[in-house]
Amino acid sequence: MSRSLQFFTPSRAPYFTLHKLPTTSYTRFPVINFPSKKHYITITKSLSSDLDAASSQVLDSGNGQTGVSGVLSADNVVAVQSNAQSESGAAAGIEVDAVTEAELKENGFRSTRRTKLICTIGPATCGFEQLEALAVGGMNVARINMCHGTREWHQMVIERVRRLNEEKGFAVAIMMDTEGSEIHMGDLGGAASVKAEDGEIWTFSVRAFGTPRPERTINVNYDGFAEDVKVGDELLVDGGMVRFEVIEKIGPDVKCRCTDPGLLLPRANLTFWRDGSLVRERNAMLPTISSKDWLDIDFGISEGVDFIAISFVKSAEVIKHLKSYIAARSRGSDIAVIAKIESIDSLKNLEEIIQASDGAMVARGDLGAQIPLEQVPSAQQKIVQLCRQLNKPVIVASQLLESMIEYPTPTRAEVADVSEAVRQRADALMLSGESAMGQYPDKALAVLRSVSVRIEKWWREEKRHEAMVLPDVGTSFADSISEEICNSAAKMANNLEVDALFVYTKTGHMASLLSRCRPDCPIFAFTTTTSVRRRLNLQWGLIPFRLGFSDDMESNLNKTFSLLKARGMIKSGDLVIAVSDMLQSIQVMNVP
Ligand SMILES: Nc1ncnc2c1ncn2[C@@H]1O[C@H](COP(=O)(O)OP(=O)(O)O)[C@@H](O)[C@H]1O
Ligand SMILES: C=C(OP(=O)(O)O)C(=O)O
Ligand SMILES: [K+]
Ligand SMILES: [Mg+2]
Repeated sequence: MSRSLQFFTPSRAPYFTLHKLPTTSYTRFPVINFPSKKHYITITKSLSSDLDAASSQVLDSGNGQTGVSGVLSADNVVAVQSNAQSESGAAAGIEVDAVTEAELKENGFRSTRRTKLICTIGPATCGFEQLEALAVGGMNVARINMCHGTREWHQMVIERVRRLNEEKGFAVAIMMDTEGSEIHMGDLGGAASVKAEDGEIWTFSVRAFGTPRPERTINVNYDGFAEDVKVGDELLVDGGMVRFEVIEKIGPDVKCRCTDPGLLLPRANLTFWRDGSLVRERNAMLPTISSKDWLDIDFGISEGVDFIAISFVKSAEVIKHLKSYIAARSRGSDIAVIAKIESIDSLKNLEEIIQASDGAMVARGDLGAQIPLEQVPSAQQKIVQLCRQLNKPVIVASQLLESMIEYPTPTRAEVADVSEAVRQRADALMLSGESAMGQYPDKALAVLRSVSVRIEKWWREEKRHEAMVLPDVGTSFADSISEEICNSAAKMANNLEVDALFVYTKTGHMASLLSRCRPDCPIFAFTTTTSVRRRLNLQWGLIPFRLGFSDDMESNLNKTFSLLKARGMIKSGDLVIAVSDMLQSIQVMNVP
């Protein structure tokens, strides 16, 4: 029998720790001659029996210290890291991906990235290797946009991300983003784009055109379009990337003259403006969730996606309705609902929408088409702050690195924009076209990563011990206790300069309360299910691990210490503060 086990050798640490049980001593063996970080090695039959002996020894120890396996060959030392994907110890060990592990080992706790990264998956990134490259590059959440692609295509992407998680130990979550029923153009009969030139006359119509599409015609998805617009209105494509002026209405056809030339992209969003403000006629009555969206939502539920982002949310009611629909349809699994703030109505009803949701997205693309561009930055700041106050994760999205769709380096202005979102301490940043169809998806992700780490560090130094003025969010006495514990633990962690906060949480709630405090040290969040682990991957500062644990905190801590020590992720003497939602206490201790 031969088996392949993936293992990882820390490039700076010359040793791999083999945890020898039942004694509590640790033996360090040198790791020899591995040219690169990542290897697959085949365990031969004789080695394999050694492995079995080593791992069964660990598994049988009975004191919860499980999941580490090592192999000693006759003349050399071969170290094998046991993790989610190895056969031995998977059930009883601890699950974390190799990238997080490497970051912790190589850079230490303090310099791990706290801001989470979301990549929209599209033609440029849907291959398995491309998805893996994004995961290795730090993608925490993969977003699929139901505006584009077929259901089969989305299913394929979901299946690949799942496989990546299973085979490589990642916890990449999946976010499905609905199309929504705002006004948009048709799909241009298969063309990737068409150019509209200055002064050209184009026809926008609710008529469906056959193929080939007649020149300079655009199908519009909204039946009331021709009735709602007036001659003299300004028609904006994608919030102003191309502009037209309405010059004539003939039945279902609206003739427009191009005033700002540019590229029309398939299914681009359309808004019309009169006297400097957005026109909201009957289109304001369009349902937030269209009949196609409901089918997509059913698809998302059956696929077990982790997040559903709802486009063009207008009120809290639609979120409540969707949440009860999901609760009824997906027994047990809970899919988090993210409200996209991208319309005037969503700004008006902001607080109640965020309160009803499990998180929010500052969807600056469409938001910038509905309010004047210069109002977007202050709206962003307000949404980010409100989300943190209400303890909801918040995503800053769209055009963060737009120029990187075509160029390998971002503009200075883009870097400043990313920095500002990080400085505002948003939970997550999102790539759209940069990762979906751009030429440099990995480079764009690398820019988000390096800017995040740099600005986080700078901000920690600048704003040490920032006053935490967070309003109470608990609705029950038990919740209030959890909240006080987390606030105090985070404050203690800053004052005592601890290395890490540990939180043992079944639902993830305690972890989110700690994340909300934005402490200086990283938060190791231990949770029992892979779905909660994936969901926590959206939240600021959380390093989610899957770990089986009990109500006995003493044994949980011992188990965690030995597992993490064995993998070189913590060491004796590290200072840790631990909280849990089973035991309402704060423990401060040095790793034994
Ligand atoms: N599933 C997909 N299939 C094809 N193209 C896609 C897909 N997802 C995204 N794209 C491309 O990436 C661009 C940026 O993605 P995104 O910002 O999510 O959409 P939109 O531009 O419609 O708001 C889209 O305009 C589209 O060209
Ligand atoms: C994220 C956004 O939504 P979408 O890409 O679906 O238009 C946006 O409008 O900024
Ligand atoms: K969408
Ligand atoms: Mg949008």
